[in-house]
Amino acid sequence: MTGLVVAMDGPSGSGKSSVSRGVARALGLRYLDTGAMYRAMTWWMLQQAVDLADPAAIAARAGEPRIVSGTDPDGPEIHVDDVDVAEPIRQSDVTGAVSVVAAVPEVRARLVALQREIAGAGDIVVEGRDIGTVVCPDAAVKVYLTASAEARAQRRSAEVAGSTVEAQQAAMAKRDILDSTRKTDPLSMADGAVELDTTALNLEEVIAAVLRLVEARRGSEGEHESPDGRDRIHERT
Ligand SMILES: Nc1ncnc2c1ncn2[C@@H]1O[C@H](COP(=O)(O)OP(=O)(O)O)[C@@H](O)[C@H]1O
Ligand SMILES: Nc1ccn([C@H]2C[C@H](O)[C@@H](COP(=O)(O)OP(=O)(O)O)O2)c(=O)n1
Repeated sequence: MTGLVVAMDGPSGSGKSSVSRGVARALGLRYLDTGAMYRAMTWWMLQQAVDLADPAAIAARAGEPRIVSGTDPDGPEIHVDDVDVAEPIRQSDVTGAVSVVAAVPEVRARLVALQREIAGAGDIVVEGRDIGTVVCPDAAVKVYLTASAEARAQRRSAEVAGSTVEAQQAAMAKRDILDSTRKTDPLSMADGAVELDTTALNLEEVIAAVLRLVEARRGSEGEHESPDGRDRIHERT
């Protein structure tokens, strides 16, 4: 399947980044982290002391930063105006502000255009919140990862030194609401997406399930009729 696009959506801590990178590695595909692009835009807005309480102020500056994303699943890179921001975009100031910046239509229009440019050639796993619905609606494989709020908070708190599961769960719940209720491109499941609940699965099991889904899709494009991805993925997990 040349030009394969795998769209991976879901809320924070559902496993999008780890699963997407694993799938891209296994299949020799590129990888794009669109959340990192929204974080990079937010980092730049904070650096420029843009008033984030004013959507018009954010919109007015959204065209300025030059955001360049790498697509290597083994070492995803992200630069803003030639500054490597891979680390600072994960800091709590950016995490706390990113949903507000990502809700501004001018920000989304700019970043979606960039994402489509990168994904255009295909052979890529693209992860985010609106990939199957907006960025790559024609993706051959669309996955919507979920996990219980507790599991997601536990995974995140294991990553962040000194954080408690309760604090993570509260912060994630706040971000989930902002990401799901924004007017433009809210977090929602795309038509044709396969929902995969990862609460009780480990990373390897989730990656294997997505690889089976790709396989099923390839099979259904061949000579013989085969069941759709949803049936096959549930059969075997
Ligand atoms: N199925 C899983 N089981 C256990 N831990 C997982 C699973 N999927 C992801 N993780 C871990 O949870 C954390 C968050 O995963 P990540 O891929 O960053 O999620 P997202 O991109 O959806 O926010 C990472 O430390 C990752 O290793
Ligand atoms: N395609 C996307 C990707 C991310 N976002 C927003 C929503 C998220 O709160 C932030 C950060 O995304 P990221 O995937 O890095 O978030 P996590 O920390 O993995 O939850 O960006 C978006 O609006 N659209």
